[in-house]
Amino acid sequence: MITIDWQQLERLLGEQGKVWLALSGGMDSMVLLHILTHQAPVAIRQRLTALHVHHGLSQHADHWLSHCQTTCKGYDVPFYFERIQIDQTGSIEEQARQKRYQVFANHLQAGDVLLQGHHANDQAETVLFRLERGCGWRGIQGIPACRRIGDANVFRPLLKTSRSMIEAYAKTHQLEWVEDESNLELQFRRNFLRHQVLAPWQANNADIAKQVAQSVERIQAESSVLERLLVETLAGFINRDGGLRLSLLPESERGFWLSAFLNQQGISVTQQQQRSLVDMFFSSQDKQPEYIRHHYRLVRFKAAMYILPKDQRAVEQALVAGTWIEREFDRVYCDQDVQLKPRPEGVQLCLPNGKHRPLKKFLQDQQVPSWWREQLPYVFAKGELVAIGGLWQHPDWSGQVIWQRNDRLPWPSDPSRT
Ligand SMILES: Nc1ncnc2c1ncn2[C@@H]1O[C@H](COP(=O)(O)OP(=O)(O)OP(=O)(O)O)[C@@H](O)[C@H]1O
Repeated sequence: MITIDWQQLERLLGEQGKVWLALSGGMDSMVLLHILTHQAPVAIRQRLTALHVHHGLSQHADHWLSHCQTTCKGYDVPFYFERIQIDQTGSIEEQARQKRYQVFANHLQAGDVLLQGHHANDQAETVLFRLERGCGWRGIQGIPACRRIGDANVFRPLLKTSRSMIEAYAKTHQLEWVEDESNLELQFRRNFLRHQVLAPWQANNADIAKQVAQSVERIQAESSVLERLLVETLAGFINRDGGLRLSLLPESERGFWLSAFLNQQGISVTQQQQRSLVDMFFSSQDKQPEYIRHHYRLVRFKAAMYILPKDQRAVEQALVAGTWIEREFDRVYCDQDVQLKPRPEGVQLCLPNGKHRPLKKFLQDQQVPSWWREQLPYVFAKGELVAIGGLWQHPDWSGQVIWQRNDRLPWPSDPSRT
């Protein structure tokens, strides 16, 4: 007997929400279809629609589609399908997965719930698969029973049910399903783990998949508490510009907090990357560590780590100039009428092409993030704005105070040199 938490499904469903079943034609989703059509409360049954994604990868793909279509017709369940094209580049499995989720996302409306047939063995395989890749506490949380896709939810009601129970159900009810022949190919790591690791383990302990799934459920619950505590603690390490204050991090926890900080911005790093980041950003040798990957750059400025978009050199140059100016101002300009002041309001800047541009617009053109606009070095001489770090300088001031010093001292941000 397989039990489904109908109340949880009802809680996830919006008032007008639809229940979509991701129907591959395989045993798991076919069993779910049978349960939904034979056991679900009427309100859920009435909102049910099946959705099949035709990957076109197997020579049997058309047969899978027609099998899903015919079964749904027999159960009087509305049925949709969509074809996707997979090219031969990269991991075919991963591509199929991503495109499949894109199809799901395109169909889901606010308040809808998508049901998938993942079960306890999938959970155990996922955990083994991730352990093999050296995952941390987040990775070991495995497959979540519920998660959001936009304004809709994905729900996996069979996640605590073992594959053998699902198979027993399918046989008892004489269900017909299709077999994906690629599931037997052992060069796919997941298949290897399924057949060569989990199967022998299960022969020795029939409940192993369920036990792993229960353990993962416990880890997920504990992790949600830890996640909350982590957010609170991390907030104390972040300055008002959104930078991670490196000097506050306990030495033995540096890697952990760097990862947590990056993770909060949607960036995940491997353990090896985490180690190199610690080496790089805590090294006193490297005055301006920089780590570039994908679309972002990590930089250190005044003992804090910042995440910047890849193409924001100009902004950083201005910040570096700012540190230099601050230092030099204390030393050189103290008796002159040149000062650093907060950002002025309503100023028009004269650009090299002779045109004028409001300061606010200029900063937007330069892609200075709003949280850094207050931080730039606004240099005033005799009460007038004459320079903004290395981003802009007043034409009349060229070659005077600021640029004169520039010849004697390094001015890393001098735009005329880059
Ligand atoms: N072609 C498909 N069309 C519709 N639903 C599918 C399709 N393939 C898989 N699914 C859904 O996903 C569930 C899990 O399938 P499977 O284990 O093959 O995917 P996976 O790639 O391991 O999982 P995930 O999609 O989360 O990565 C199925 O029970 C079914 O609900």
